[in-house]
Amino acid sequence: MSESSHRPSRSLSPGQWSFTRWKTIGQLEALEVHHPLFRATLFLQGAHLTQFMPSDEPDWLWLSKDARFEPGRAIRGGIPVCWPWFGDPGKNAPAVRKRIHTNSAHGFARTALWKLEDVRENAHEVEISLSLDANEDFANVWSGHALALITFHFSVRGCQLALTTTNLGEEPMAFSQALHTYLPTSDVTRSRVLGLGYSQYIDTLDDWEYKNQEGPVYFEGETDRIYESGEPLTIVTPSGSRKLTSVGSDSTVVWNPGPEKAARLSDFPDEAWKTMLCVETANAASDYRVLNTGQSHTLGVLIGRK
Ligand SMILES: O=P(O)(O)OC[C@H]1O[C@@H](O)[C@H](O)[C@@H](O)[C@@H]1O
Repeated sequence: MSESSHRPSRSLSPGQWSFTRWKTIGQLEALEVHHPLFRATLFLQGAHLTQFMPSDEPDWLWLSKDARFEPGRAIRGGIPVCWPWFGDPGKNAPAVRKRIHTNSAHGFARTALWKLEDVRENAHEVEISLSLDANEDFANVWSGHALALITFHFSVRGCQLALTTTNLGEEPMAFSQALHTYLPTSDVTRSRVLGLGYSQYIDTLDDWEYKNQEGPVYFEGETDRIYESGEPLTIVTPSGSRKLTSVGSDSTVVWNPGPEKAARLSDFPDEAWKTMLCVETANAASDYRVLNTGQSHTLGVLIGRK
């Protein structure tokens, strides 16, 4: 999945960064990348990417106009990192669920403060790494000790995320997760996802029934499905197409809230469901993972051109 044979050269000190700089947005600290070939915005809270924009192109990510940038509040849009569980704790496999001591969906990583590990830059690419040590500080919501390391690689060809989880605890650790990508569209009802045809999915809106997908996935009202597939996908919208290629994933979540859920969602304009869709690279439902002590697993996605 690597886009190039060389890595951008390392520059740990902000004074040495040519294209990356700190910026306070709302109440949060973010890194803004202003490279001649692309722009990106990455928040330390949640290791949350909210913008990736090759020069002279619109943003490849959807960000809610009502998004709020406040400590402890999930940002609506971009790519939330759902970790170390995906979705409703009660809907996770027992081995994942038994570690979770809260009703909150999508884990604590998306509102936790991550640590900047590395910035590498060159004339073609920028790579930024962040880490989160999930230790006893999170014991009130989760049992375990794990390190999450996420690397963002930006180039004119696309944006690549790799999230590596290492079990630092003394027992095997079960977890679920997702890179919850929000994509823009000019009209969701004329958009479709190709590459999931003939796979099985859980329809979470129909009593979590298993169903078979035939052909492309269209959005006809609220859609919330967990596909048992990690195959490459093409997302076709009237405003352009994207290709999503995953690693370490055998499940994909496809979500659009539709009009009624949109009206109930936080930080989400009532009409915004028409201009976004989520395709989430996941380890969800039966695709949860178990790591023995010291073992690692990498979940990754490359968002590229079609
Ligand atoms: O509002 P949240 O917690 O960001 O979740 C948004 C959506 O995230 C999706 O991944 C889920 O499948 C949906 O059920 C959920 O509504």
